[in-house]
Amino acid sequence: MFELRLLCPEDRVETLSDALEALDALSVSVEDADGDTAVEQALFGEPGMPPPAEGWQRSRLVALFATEALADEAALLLQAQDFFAACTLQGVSAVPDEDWVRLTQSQFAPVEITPAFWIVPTWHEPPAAAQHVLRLDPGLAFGTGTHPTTRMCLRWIAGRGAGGDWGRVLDYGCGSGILAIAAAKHGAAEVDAVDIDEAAVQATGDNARANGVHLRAGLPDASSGAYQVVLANILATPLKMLAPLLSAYVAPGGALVLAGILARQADELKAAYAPYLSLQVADEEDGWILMTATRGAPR
Ligand SMILES: C[S@@+](CC[C@H](N)C(=O)[O-])C[C@H]1O[C@@H](n2cnc3c(N)ncnc32)[C@H](O)[C@@H]1O
Repeated sequence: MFELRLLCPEDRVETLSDALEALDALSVSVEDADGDTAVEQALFGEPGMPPPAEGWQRSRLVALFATEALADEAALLLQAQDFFAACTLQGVSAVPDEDWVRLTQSQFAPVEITPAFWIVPTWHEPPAAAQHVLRLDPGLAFGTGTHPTTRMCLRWIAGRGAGGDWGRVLDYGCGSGILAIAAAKHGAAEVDAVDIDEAAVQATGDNARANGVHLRAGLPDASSGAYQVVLANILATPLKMLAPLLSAYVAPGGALVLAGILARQADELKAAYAPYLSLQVADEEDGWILMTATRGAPR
C-alpha cells in the first residue's frame, strides 16, 4: 500500500476527498494538521445535526492507494487542478506491512474505572487487584470504556457498588451493553438494555453472555414500567427529546443518570428535564459531564 499526504484548508476538504476517491483511493482520512499542538481545534458534532465543519482550518488528508503508480498519478492530477491552489502535497510513501491484528489489539489496553473495577479485552490478563472485571473487545457498537462519557457512567455504577439497592435497571442506548453488564456485575439482578441499533442489541446480548451475566436486550419498545436506575449515555439533543420518556421510567426513589453531554450544555438539559426531575452535574471529564437526578420517594 502507498499513502498520499496533502495539506489543505477546511473549504477544500470535501472537494479533495471526492477527487481522491474518484482517483481510486482505497480510503481517505482527514485529521487536524495541528493535532496534539497548542492550536489543535476540537470539533464536536451530533448525529442528525449538520456537521460543525467539513474539516479543520488546516486539515491533513491521507489517501491510501493499492500501488505507487496510482498514488503518483493522483498527486500529479490533483496538482494540476484550480481547486488545489491553496493546498500542499506532502508526499507519497510506502506503508510498511504490519501485523494489523496485533497493532489494533495493542491499542486497547485494560481500562481502570476504579482500582477494583476494570474493563479488560479478552487478549489481556485482568490485573490482580481487580474485583470486578468486565471482558469486552472493541466491536461495531459504541462502548469500550475508553470514552469519558462511558467512564463517568461506570464510575457512578461502581460508586453505587455491589451492596447498592439496584432494583430494576434500564440502560437506554446500550451500545456494546457495557453499562448494563457493569450494573449486573455490581449486583443488579434485573437489567433491561435497549438501543435503536439492531447491531448494538446483538452486541449487548453477545457481550452479556461472554461475561456470564443475564439481561434482556432489545429495541427501545422492550423497556417498560418503572426502574430504580435509568442510565442513558446518548447525546444532548436526543436526551432532551427523550426527557418525558426517560423521566417517566424512573421509579419513586430511583435515579436517572445521563451522559453524552458537554459542559456548556448543562443548562439546556436542566431546562428540558425541569418539568419532571431536577438534574445536577455529578461528574466531569475532558469537557463532558455526567448529570443525575433522583425522584423523591413517596411519603
Ligand atoms: C454513545 S453510545 C453509548 C453506548 C454505551 N451505553 C456507553 O455508555 O458506552 C449511544 C448509543 O445510543 C444509541 N441511541 C441513539 N439514539 C437513541 C435513541 N433515541 N433511543 C435509543 N438508543 C439510541 C446509539 O445507537 C448508541 O448505541
